[in-house]
Formats: sequence, C-alpha cells, structure tokens
Amino acid sequence: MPQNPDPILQLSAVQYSWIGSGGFGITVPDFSLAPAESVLLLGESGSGKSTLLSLICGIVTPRLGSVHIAGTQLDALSAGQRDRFRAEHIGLIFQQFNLLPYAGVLDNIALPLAFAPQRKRRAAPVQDTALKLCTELGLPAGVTQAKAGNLSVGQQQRVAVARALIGMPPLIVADEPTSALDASSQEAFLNLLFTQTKAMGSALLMVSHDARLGDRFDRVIQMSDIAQTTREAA
Ligand SMILES: Nc1ncnc2c1ncn2[C@@H]1O[C@H](COP(=O)(O)OP(=O)(O)OP(=O)(O)O)[C@@H](O)[C@H]1O
Repeated sequence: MPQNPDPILQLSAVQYSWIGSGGFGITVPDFSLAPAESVLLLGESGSGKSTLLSLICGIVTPRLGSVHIAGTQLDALSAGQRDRFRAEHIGLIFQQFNLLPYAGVLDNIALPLAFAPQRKRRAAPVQDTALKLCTELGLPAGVTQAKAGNLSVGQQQRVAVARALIGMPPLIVADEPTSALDASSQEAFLNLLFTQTKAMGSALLMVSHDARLGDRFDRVIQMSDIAQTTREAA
C-alpha cells in the first residue's frame, strides 16, 4: 500500500523509559500508519509492544519526540485532553476484552461514547447503531439483553469489537485480542475485525506474538524493525 502523505498515526524520534525497577526504555525513530491501513505488529514477550501502545494511545507521553494521531500532537495535550482525544479517535480492543460484567451488552458497546461527543453524534441513534453492530457481528438478538459477564468468550469478543468500532474511530488498536482463542475462533475473529474496519475505513494496528496471522494484513512489522530497547543495569 502506498504511504499516505497524511498518516493517521505518526511517531517521530520517540524516546520513553519507565521509571523504577528495570528502567526499560524504548526508542522509535519513525513509525507511521496510513488511513485504512492494517498492520500486524509482532514481538517477543517483553519487547515493549504494550509500552508502544501506551505511547500511541497517550496513556504515557514520550520524554523526547512526538506522537501525532489524525494530525494532532498527542503529547502536547494535557492528560484530560488526551483521555478525551483517545475516546474520540481510537477504538481499543484489549486481550481480556475489559467489558463491564454487570452492565448490559448495549451499555458496554456505548461506553466509549460517554467521553466522545463527536463519536457519539456519528453513532446516533446509539441504541440502534449498537444493535446493528451486534447483528453484523453475529450476536443473536437475545444476547443483546444479557449482562456482559454472562456471555461466552466468543460473544464477549464480538461485544469488544462492537465497542471499538461504534462511532467509526479512524484508528483501531487491538492488543493481542486472539491470544486466548483456538485457530478457528481466531479466523472468525479476524474475519469480523477486517470486514468491519474495511467497511468503516478505519486503520487497524494489531499486536500479537503469532506470525501466522500475518497474511491478512497490509503490512507485518517486527518490534525490532521499528524500535530499539534498553534496560538500565540494576
Ligand atoms: N507500568 C509499567 N511500569 C514500569 N515498567 C513497565 C511498565 N509496563 C511495562 N514495563 C516495563 O517494560 C518492559 C516491556 O514490557 P511490555 O509490556 O511493553 O512488553 P510486551 O512486548 O508488551 O510484553 P508481553 O508480550 O509479555 O505483553 C517490561 O519488561 C517492564 O520492565
């Protein structure tokens, strides 16, 4: 895929170190994602994948360098502004899905919209959009009335995908979402994710240990291709 002149994500000369035990540090000279591009990011355990995602999502900010998302310099925003910006622009899918077990399926899906008025407007009417996503993701009608904690793992996964996609954020970030799944469930999950992100024109950055998933993505990147890591001596 040709590189777009206006990437949806751009890290430039980024340096970050965790303070305290271990002092793990990461340097990312140049990493970008084009709009609607899908990238699989591979790396060993401890190679800094989650640290990189924390920088991309603005949970932490670089000591040096910059992170831009959709043209906004994330590290120039206050912590509160970054939280709101993340809710507006990034759909997040976590390894353990992080659903609220006692809340209903539709409330779980609508959760990110509470902090993201523009995304909420794009999703309006919210209940109808959430229901439509459930149907498209193959969740049976009865399930949408259930509490998230009562769903099967496969159903929870679908709810997590719907929550990331609602309101069409331009960037979807998925942190090892298939690690707990068997091969056929992985395949089904990726089918859902790709169909939906392509339909919405969102870019997808997915982190995994599993190189076998690579065929489906526009680009496959190793952490060691884009980042150098350091660890302070104890
Ligand atoms: N919250 C934190 N506070 C301090 N150090 C941290 C924190 N999170 C991560 N680290 C450090 O960063 C290093 C890299 O961890 P990270 O979770 O980014 O790697 P990873 O590639 O995502 O690993 P895994 O695949 O096992 O999840 C860790 O070994 C740890 O020393």
